[in-house]
Amino acid sequence: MSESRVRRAEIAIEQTHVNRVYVRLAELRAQAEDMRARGYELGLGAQREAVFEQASMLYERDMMVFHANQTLQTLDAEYEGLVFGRLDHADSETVYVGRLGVRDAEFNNLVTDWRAPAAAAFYQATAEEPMNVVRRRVIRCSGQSVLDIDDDVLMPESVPDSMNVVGEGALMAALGRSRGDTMRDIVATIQKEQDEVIRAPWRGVTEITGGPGTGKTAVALHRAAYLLYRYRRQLGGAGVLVVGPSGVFTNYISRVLPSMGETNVELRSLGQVLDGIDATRHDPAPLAAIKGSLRMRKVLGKAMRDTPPDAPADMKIVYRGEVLRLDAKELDKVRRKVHGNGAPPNRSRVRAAETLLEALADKAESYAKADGREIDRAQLITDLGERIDFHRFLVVWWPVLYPAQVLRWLGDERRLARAGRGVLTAEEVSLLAASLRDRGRDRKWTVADVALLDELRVLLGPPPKRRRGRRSAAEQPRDGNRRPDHYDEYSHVVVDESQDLSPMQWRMVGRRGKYASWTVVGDPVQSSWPDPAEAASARDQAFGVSTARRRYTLRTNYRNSAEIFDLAARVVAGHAKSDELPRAVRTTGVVPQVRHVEAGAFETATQVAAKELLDAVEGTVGVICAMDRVDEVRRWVAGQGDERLKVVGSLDSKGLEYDAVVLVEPTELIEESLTGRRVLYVALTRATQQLTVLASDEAWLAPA
Ligand SMILES: Nc1ncnc2c1ncn2[C@@H]1O[C@H](COP(=O)(O)OP(=O)(O)OP(=O)(O)O)[C@@H](O)[C@H]1O
Repeated sequence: MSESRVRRAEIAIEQTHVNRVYVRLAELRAQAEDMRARGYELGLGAQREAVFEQASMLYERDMMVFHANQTLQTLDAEYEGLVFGRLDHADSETVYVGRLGVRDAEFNNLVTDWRAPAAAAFYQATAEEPMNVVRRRVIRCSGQSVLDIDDDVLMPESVPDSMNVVGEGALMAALGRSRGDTMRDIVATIQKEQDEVIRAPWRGVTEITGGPGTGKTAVALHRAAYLLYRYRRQLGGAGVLVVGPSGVFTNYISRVLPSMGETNVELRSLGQVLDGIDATRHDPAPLAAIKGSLRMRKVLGKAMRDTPPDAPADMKIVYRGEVLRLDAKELDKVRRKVHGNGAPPNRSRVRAAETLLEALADKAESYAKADGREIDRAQLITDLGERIDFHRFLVVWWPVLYPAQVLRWLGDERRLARAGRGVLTAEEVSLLAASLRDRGRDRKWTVADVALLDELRVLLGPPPKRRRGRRSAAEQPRDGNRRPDHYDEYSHVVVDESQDLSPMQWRMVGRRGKYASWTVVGDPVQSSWPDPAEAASARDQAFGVSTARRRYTLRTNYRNSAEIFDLAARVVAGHAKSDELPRAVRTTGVVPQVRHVEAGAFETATQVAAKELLDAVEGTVGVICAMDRVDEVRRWVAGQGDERLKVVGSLDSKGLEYDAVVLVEPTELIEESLTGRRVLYVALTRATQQLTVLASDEAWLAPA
């Protein structure tokens, strides 16, 4: 039989099995619907029962509806090819591997979930250690149709005559495929070194390092899906948090976990970690370095203890015909005394009132003593404590403080200089104050500000809760997935592009995972943070109770063609050890183009290069430029009218990938960041197939 006929025959065999799986899936769906309907009926029936039975019937109803909904959610996930693998063992047993486990009515496995131990051989078996697998088959489907198959033979001596072997290189085929707007899962082609990381024990801290394109992000997300599957009881309830560098990035990876049936994972960018804020703007590098440094803890702590800008300068209150007066100095002393106990100001409001009353009583006593009188101190404190004018003074003198308000105060250079005395230089004070000044409603917070706001949230303490208008717990709508604001009990936290987190950002993320185990992904060579030692110690603090550490390094670059990666590696040659650079496995024969462009000619050159690449590739084309240029470059290419074309600033390009990339003026990328060459390296490693660099000079190529 010819190769293509064998292939067609084998595809037909797999199609028959896939059809069986989908028929069974429809049955399971109908059963889950039925269970949910019966659960609701039970709920209605409960109304007619005595209170005691009611409670237990309602509990049963909740459990039935909950389980039915979970099953339906899993069954309804948008699986891109539910069945993707098959193992033929030497003892003739066949195991199908898929995104979901499915059994027939007799409890025989039709598909084994890829995360189950029985599926591990699909990823771990090699020719040296075949784990009893004769043939490993990757099945590529679109919806319910089998498109193609690809086999690996691991025990050639055991292949029976009846067994056909088809094709070669499922991995290479997957890597060569064009890219869309969002990342795809890699369940069908996870490699052995990656599988080891995905299945690593869940406790403690698992660090994944590796160069660009080594699958760190893909592995971390598959690990989250694996952990939720294997340890659902321990991890599922408290939840998993995934933190990525930018909103563009979280959007890019947003489909991966749902495509594996996991919807209960919270994805947040660094600008979104604090509830209620969605920051996307980046500060210029020197400013980001100040805002991210641990020194800001001291500055913020001092700033919140300073007198609020609108607080009255002195206090006068009339008691029994006598004016009691506290001047600015005396009020200041009272304020310092209240802060002296170290409690957050929003939790010290009662203490502030008490201390102020004591100061007024002291004052009254001193007047009385001068006149040779005696006063009833306890009575004075009770009387004044009930007076409306005392409370009016108190709310402006010791107001409830909000993080945004306190951070905005620091736009006042003199106030910031006070808070930063001995910590910030004069130059840093004026840079920081200018950035925080006039940060009103229209001017948005930057990504680095978010960690400062979160720090202040904790330093200030929670504002008192409003009582009016609150609904009782019973009236609250039930929403199982909604977590309370500032939730800090995630059981597992994944941090991607961790090399760029500032110490203040580590503190912010660490707060969310006080009891968590961690998966931390990063590549030191791509780091844009200027003080790695400070960040490393903040990072260790963030891990809190998690002590066990394991570290994995991925060494194969699956993204870039070898031709593209060779060019990228040249720009960090002097900055990275050779074993820190991965090995690109795919060659395309297409070398990157480096074009010389005169200063005034970038607009046309960008348009031409973008058009060429859109014609050359099927998938996405990214135009990467300096952050400051993004709006301008967007205008340049607006006329192309092709949705596959995206313009992105250098810092936002982290973690993303495109079929082809136009890189505009590399020198500008180097100049805008404190660790310039590393940012350029990130940008140069975003393309899978083609790369065009437009440059007015050649200095960027020569390592400094
Ligand atoms: N085993 C695999 N099978 C198929 N594709 C893979 C595999 N491993 C990685 N890839 C693909 O390689 C590309 C790079 O992966 P990923 O983005 O996870 O790398 P990364 O190490 O996080 O890169 P960077 O640090 O540069 O952002 C992605 O398109 C991913 O799907």
